[in-house]
Amino acid sequence: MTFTSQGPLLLAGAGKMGGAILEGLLARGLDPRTVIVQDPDPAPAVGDLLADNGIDVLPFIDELTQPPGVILIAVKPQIMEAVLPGLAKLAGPHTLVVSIAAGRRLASFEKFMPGAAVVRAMPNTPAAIRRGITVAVANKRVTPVQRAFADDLLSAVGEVLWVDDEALLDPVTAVSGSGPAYVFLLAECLAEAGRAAGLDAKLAAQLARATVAGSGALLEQSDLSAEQLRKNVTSPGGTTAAALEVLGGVDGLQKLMTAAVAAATKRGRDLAK
Ligand SMILES: NC(=O)C1=CN([C@@H]2O[C@H](COP(=O)(O)OP(=O)(O)OC[C@H]3O[C@@H](n4cnc5c(N)ncnc54)[C@H](O)[C@@H]3O)[C@@H](O)[C@H]2O)C=CC1
Ligand SMILES: O=C(O)[C@@H]1CCC=N1
Repeated sequence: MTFTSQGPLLLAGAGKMGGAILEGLLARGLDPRTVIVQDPDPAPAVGDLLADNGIDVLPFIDELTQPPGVILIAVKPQIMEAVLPGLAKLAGPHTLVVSIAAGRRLASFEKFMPGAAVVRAMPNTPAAIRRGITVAVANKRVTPVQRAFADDLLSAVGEVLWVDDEALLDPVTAVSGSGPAYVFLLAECLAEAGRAAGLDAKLAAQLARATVAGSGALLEQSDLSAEQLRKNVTSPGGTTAAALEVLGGVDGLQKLMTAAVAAATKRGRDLAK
């Protein structure tokens, strides 16, 4: 990937996600001299990454000698209106805008940057170990070359899928964007349940962590469906069946998860307003 030939990469928002993507890009060989970062208060871990790579961070950038090849927008959706006018001034006619903000529509970027090529993407936090999954959608201004470029950029932190219908990004956000939190909550609850059942807290946490991680790895590496893997654990009349009955089986957890994903989808739609 050669950001230099198209102008530098301007990262707006060096927090958890912006930092993870930048780290993935640097690990893949991006020249740090082609990176510019705007953030008034970068996450401490990202600050270290930037310092180690000699990348300056500015709280606000009002001028650049060369328009960025890409502006990667990784600020919270709630402050987007405050940030976009400044970024719009820095963009050139060939600048590609890539936003990872939840709920922020392509149209809201087009409003501040009329005529700009914009990609809206939804990654997730396993990006921090380059095991994320991102779903992206492009506006009509994005050329095939720019789309391939965005794909290359986002794939620095994991798999990238593209959709044509932007409306899908809200349920995508609810499933894979927010999804790691549901899995971590499961690990937390499992650990606490183990403690309540008599294990010491450290052992319970270790067992829950290894079980969630090992099950995830098995799910990834196996050819079997999640349903079949679940059935393989569940001996008729055994311990797992007793637990699943309390969870309400597929019906109980399914109802709860469907409601949770619907709430996250709705929140994504509300953030667009
Ligand atoms: N955390 C997650 O799981 C995911 C987050 N996202 C999206 O990524 C975006 C960033 O989220 P996080 O990294 O979690 O948040 P974060 O709070 O870790 O990072 C946001 C960063 O923006 C910086 N910032 C504030 N004002 C700024 C300004 N005027 N100019 C430049 N930077 C500014 C903050 O100092 C902070 O470092 C959000 O839009 C979120 O919807 C997308 C997928 C997953
Ligand atoms: O909770 C949020 O709004 C962000 C978007 C997806 C994950 N975190």
